[in-house]
Amino acid sequence: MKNAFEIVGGKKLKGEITPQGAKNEALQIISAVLLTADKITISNIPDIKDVNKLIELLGDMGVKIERLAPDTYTFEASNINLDFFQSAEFKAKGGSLRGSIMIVGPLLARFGKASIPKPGGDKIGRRRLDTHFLGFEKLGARFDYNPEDGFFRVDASDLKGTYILLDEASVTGTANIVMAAVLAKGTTTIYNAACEPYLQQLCKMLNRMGAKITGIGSNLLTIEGVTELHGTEHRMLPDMIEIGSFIGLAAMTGSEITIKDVQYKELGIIPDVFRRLGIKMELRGDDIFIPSQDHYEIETFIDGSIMTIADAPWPGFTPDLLSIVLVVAIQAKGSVLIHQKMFESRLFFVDKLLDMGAQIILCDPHRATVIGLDNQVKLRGISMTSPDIRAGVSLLIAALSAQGKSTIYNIEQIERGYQHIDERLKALGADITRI
Ligand SMILES: CC(=O)N[C@H]1[C@@H](OP(=O)(O)OP(=O)(O)OC[C@H]2O[C@@H](n3ccc(=O)[nH]c3=O)[C@H](O)[C@@H]2O)O[C@H](CO)[C@@H](O)[C@@H]1O
Ligand SMILES: C=C(OP(=O)(O)O)C(=O)O
Repeated sequence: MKNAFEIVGGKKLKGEITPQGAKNEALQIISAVLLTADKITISNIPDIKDVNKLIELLGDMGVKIERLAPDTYTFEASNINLDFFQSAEFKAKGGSLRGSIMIVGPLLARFGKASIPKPGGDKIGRRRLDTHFLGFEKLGARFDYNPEDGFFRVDASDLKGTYILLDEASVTGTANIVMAAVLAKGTTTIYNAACEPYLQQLCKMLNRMGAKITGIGSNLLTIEGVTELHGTEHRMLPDMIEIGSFIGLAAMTGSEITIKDVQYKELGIIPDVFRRLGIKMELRGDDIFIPSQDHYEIETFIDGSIMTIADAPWPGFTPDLLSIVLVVAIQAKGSVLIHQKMFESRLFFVDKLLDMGAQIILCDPHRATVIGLDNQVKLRGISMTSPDIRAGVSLLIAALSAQGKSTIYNIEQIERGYQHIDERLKALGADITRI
């Protein structure tokens, strides 16, 4: 199996690129089809490993699935095979992606029970699921974790609306609890809710299905339970993490790139963070145009001190773009402190960037200082392995900017979240081969 990219770097790229539908939204939205026996049509679904695995999992449990177009599917969860959840197949497939955790809320709400093997996902530090299960318990579910078989189980004869103060603003946790609460008796209030565009999209879709959710986009959601939901249609937003990755790619390779149809108003603080690195961009209609820039200078804070870029729950800066910001800073003028507050092991990939010639000090597992090279010295190509999805794309961007040949192994990580990335980058002029 071809599981590596060979990249000859140092070329300027040029052209237009259209972002795929949002991965993290897709994982929520596709899980939500389990809430109704009616047909749901979803479009702009990205053709990526994680999403395809979730779709396959739904098919295995009896959801009728039809692919109407490459990015459009219908789902009909009218006949779910509850025995499937006891199978060895479910244990293997259910645990292979993190997004599968979000089938628990809908299954609990509709069938009164659900189980899920400890989920997979990136090796980026501890990733607890307490928020999900504390929320289900508040709604009246019993929770059990069996370390021997590695299964989390919840069951409830009745879910009852209540006040829930989440212990942290967990993205998938909020989605899961919202999906359980829409069919609970009475009113649920979720405070300290996450409010990423993924969740806003989920709540809007649920309302179109007949749910009664208010407070969408805030950290206080009120959900009046209903007895039944019905079918609807939904279109995924463009993937904001892909958009940020392409902004970084353009800057780091000095390329002129237009990112098409970005739904700019949904990008929150993302464009501003890249602007603070000195990257120029123009909004043309709903496209982002990034001119070719050989130099970009990181701003300082108003008092002249070195800028920090840190992650935070929405509307703060998403942790999923910090690795990309870090890489782009390597060829900027100036210095920046990257502070990854949420995940403990997401910055270790800087070792590879050091091998390529970057000036970075890893201060501790959460913080790295990047001293920009201002394109005075180019990175050099090396062989490396991608540890997680975002580090993988960051290394790919570094390799495209570097002199010489790089090989990136374990590209499966990248392909969890970036659709046909080699083909799309080739269309911009990148020299990238799958080996
Ligand atoms: C499938 C999916 O949608 N995955 C995304 C989702 O993962 P996921 O929903 O799994 O991540 P969570 O939001 O639960 O938490 C992510 C990490 O941040 C920490 N945390 C979270 C909230 C908070 O207020 N303080 C805090 O420290 C958690 O302890 C955890 O270590 O959200 C993450 C945070 O945006 C993203 O990186 C993932 O890409
Ligand atoms: C960490 C990520 O994904 P997951 O939560 O699926 O591991 C990500 O999308 O950056």
